[in-house]
Amino acid sequence: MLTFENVEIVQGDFALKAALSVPAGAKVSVIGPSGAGKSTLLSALAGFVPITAGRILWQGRDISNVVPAERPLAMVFQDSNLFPHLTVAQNVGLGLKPSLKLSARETDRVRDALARVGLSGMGARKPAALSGGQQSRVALARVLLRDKPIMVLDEPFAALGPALRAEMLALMDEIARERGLTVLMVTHDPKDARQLDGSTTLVADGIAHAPVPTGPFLDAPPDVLRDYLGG
Ligand SMILES: Nc1ncnc2c1ncn2[C@@H]1O[C@H](COP(=O)(O)OP(=O)(O)OP(=O)(O)O)[C@@H](O)[C@H]1O
Repeated sequence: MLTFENVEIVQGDFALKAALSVPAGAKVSVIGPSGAGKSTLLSALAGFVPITAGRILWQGRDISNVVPAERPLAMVFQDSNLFPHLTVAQNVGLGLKPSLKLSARETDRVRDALARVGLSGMGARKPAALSGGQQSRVALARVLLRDKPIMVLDEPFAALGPALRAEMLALMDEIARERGLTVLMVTHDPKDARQLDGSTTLVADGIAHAPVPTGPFLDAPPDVLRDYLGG
């Protein structure tokens, strides 16, 4: 269980409260109007933004003061965050060791992770020699290698067209299910949330609400989401 226990986050004039729990293995879409604090919530979980009150717990352990690298989560960013001067295998290997001095066993793990995301034989390429969809696959391979129980995605695969994005979400979902990962995904697109088919946390008016089942929530969305959902 991931718990935000009476958490408050303050950034300048902006304040967000979160009192909610996410069961281990759950898939949660995070939606809300622009500027409502979706990224702020996930940044606090990741340890990039301090919390000013409350505690964040994972499986009963207080992780509020744990340094980001040691928190139980791996992040997928909007633009895949690949280093252009490194090969695909090196970009993935960074998830294991920042020094990139990998043992034979670690090199095998990189190869296996690339195979799992459909990139066998592409380890020696530079990111520029991959399509957008393939670059997203590299980002997923990196998450696989970090071997953390929570996967956090902030508008993932945003640069991809709808069909490719749906394909990447399906791959992400498959991997999450195989590993029993807990998923938190910020999205602007209700289709993404419906595809993830779990629960949804509404972030609006300074509050991150407890997750509720996504289908019924999107069938009758609150007024605050009308513009955001486009109608
Ligand atoms: N470093 C900062 N200092 C002060 N205020 C900040 C900082 N970063 C973000 N904010 C403010 O915090 C609020 C929430 O921002 P956040 O990026 O979390 O929103 P969001 O819901 O993810 O928005 P979007 O959907 O547009 O990405 C905004 O009002 C923003 O202006």
